[in-house]
Amino acid sequence: MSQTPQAAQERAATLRQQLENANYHYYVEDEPQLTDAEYDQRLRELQALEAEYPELATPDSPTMRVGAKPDSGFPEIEHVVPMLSLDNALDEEELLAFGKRVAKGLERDASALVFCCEPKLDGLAVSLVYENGYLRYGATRGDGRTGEEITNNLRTLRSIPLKLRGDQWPALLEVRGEVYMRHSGFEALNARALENGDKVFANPRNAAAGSLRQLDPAITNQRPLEFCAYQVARIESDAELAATHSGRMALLRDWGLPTNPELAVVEGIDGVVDFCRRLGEKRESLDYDIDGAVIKLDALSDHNVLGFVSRAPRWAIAFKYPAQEQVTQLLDVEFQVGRTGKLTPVAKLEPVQVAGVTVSNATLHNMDQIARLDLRIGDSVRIYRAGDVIPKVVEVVREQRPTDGREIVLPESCPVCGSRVEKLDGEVDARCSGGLYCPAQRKEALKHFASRRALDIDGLGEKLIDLLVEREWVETPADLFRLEAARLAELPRLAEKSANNLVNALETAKHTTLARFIYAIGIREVGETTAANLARHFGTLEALRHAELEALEAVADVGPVVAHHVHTFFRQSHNQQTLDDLIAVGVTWKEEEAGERPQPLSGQTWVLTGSLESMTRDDGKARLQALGAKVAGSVSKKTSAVVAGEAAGSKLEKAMQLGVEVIDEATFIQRLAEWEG
Ligand SMILES: NC(=O)c1ccc[n+]([C@@H]2O[C@H](COP(=O)([O-])OP(=O)(O)OC[C@H]3O[C@@H](n4cnc5c(N)ncnc54)[C@H](O)[C@@H]3O)[C@@H](O)[C@H]2O)c1
Ligand SMILES: [Zn+2]
Repeated sequence: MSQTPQAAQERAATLRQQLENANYHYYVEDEPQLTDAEYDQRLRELQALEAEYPELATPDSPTMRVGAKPDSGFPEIEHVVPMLSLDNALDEEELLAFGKRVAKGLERDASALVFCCEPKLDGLAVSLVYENGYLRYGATRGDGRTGEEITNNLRTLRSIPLKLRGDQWPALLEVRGEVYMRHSGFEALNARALENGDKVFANPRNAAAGSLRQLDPAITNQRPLEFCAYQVARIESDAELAATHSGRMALLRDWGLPTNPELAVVEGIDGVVDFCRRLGEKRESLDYDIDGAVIKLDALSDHNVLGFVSRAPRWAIAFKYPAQEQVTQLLDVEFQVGRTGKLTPVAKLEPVQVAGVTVSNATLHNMDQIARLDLRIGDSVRIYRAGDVIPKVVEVVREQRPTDGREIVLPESCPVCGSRVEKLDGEVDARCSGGLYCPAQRKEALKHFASRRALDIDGLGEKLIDLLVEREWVETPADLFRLEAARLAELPRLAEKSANNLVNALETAKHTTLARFIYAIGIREVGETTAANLARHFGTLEALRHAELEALEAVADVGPVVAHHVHTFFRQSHNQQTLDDLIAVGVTWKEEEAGERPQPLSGQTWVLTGSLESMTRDDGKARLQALGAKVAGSVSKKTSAVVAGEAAGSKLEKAMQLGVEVIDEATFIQRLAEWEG
């Protein structure tokens, strides 16, 4: 180092201030402002400066301390044994240096040392204290000496036993471990947040930290948090206890405290290097984030010999893997149109390596998320990518904002079909209004068109529709009626007989009712009931096609939103064209509607939550509406029943709290079948 003491002093002061700041945002706000790599680099630079100029080292330097003093509204608690950090090794060379260091300290041969290796979970550290087998309290690390007492929140984690298993407990046990969130839980939590128009979490660590440090334990209870033990900090027992770290981990497991299944005991530093390589290869396939491997000398007697430096033990080290967050530039935003017409903004990025994979796209979820991030094209953005998680834009690096950043605007027309894009107030998603006309929505639209409650085309299943669209034999629903049996018979798995049957079924389906036809053309939010009401009200398609907004709003059950959707649909010339084509190929109906169907659910309000396997949520909604039920978006005391699909979240909990009837998908299907006759 060639700096003068003066320059070194100034640099050290700058680094300290940056690190203090970063600590505050990372530990207190759960909103990091630097990447971990940037943070680590600054910390190392400061360490190097302080090593070169020892007079610069101050007792309050970030190199001497861990974390940040909490300021969160939780009671403070002093740690009897401080919760330290870990030194880290950024490559194999540094691992070997660690091996040499401990061998020297212990005056032993490096190849004879035994190490216990485990993944370094990327969550947040907590300490649990058990007295006579019962959980007495739990706390965060805080600044290592003082943490936050968060016992009530920790009690909500199913993986933390409130009472230890068995009966051979120690009189006192203090165990350290990591609270973390699995990728699956993280994605489900974000999906729920998106559905409710809430903030999405940047990465599982932030989600875990933000969830655990909630002042209301009821919120923590709804978050998919898990605990994994990694260290015994204090133990008092009459029984003979294991003399190795791995032995103590086994004891913890016996007492019902989860430890990591990847934990392994290896011999020599070569064994360590091997473990780190293998775990690194496995990292992508794990369902949780790890930022490294933690290597500890296995014999506890060695820990006592080596002891601690100011902020970390000498008998352990963290081997770091490539960061899962990187900064890159946002080149553009494109909008993808999903099968249901939903527009999803996708960030086009300057390609960047993130944890071993090149990333050039990341999801931005929706326009609200773009607004929350305050994102502009040209910005430097921090992105997160891990295993099976879709890469995400975490935040904008404000200091690097260019002066000519471009605003991101929702396109007015669908990038696929050119139809108008609609985003209604209060809705999070923007959608293409093209429906039947939009190629992105073609398959779904055709499936809906052919479905039992629409034109009921017998023998035209989902697979066949996929095939017809992929071969470009069918673009619009009118094309269906132009299919010839001879040509259909060319399709794999479609025998001549079935081809003939399908053509006959299409012929039969041409004769329908106006209500079915209106339902079939797939106007947004026009379910069976609304379609039937529209048909009854207007009597003819001509009248409906030209109806003004006020006239539409006069129809039973049609509010301003649905009226708007119907109006928009019929104002687009390509939709008019589709209707004309259908009529031209011979689709007809009796103008006079037959009597009403029975409506066993009239007066009831239902809520659908979670995802259904056998139908889309819209279908479920349409079928309920056809039976006379109202379908609401949120649960209240007035709710008659809630259908809970896979990964149902807050609505399900609300229903249970209010004592509203909850049925699963199987029961739902069974009841629908009964009611529909
Ligand atoms: N981005 C930022 O602004 C910012 C700010 C502060 C800290 N950080 C990050 O945090 C790190 C420093 O934080 P730190 O002091 O918590 O150190 P650390 O995260 O490098 O190591 C200590 C922590 O490792 C965890 N851990 C996971 N598995 C473990 C195991 N098997 N055994 C022991 N510990 C295990 C514990 O939570 C423990 O507190 C930095 O490397 C940096 O990446 C980032
Ligand atoms: Zn479209």
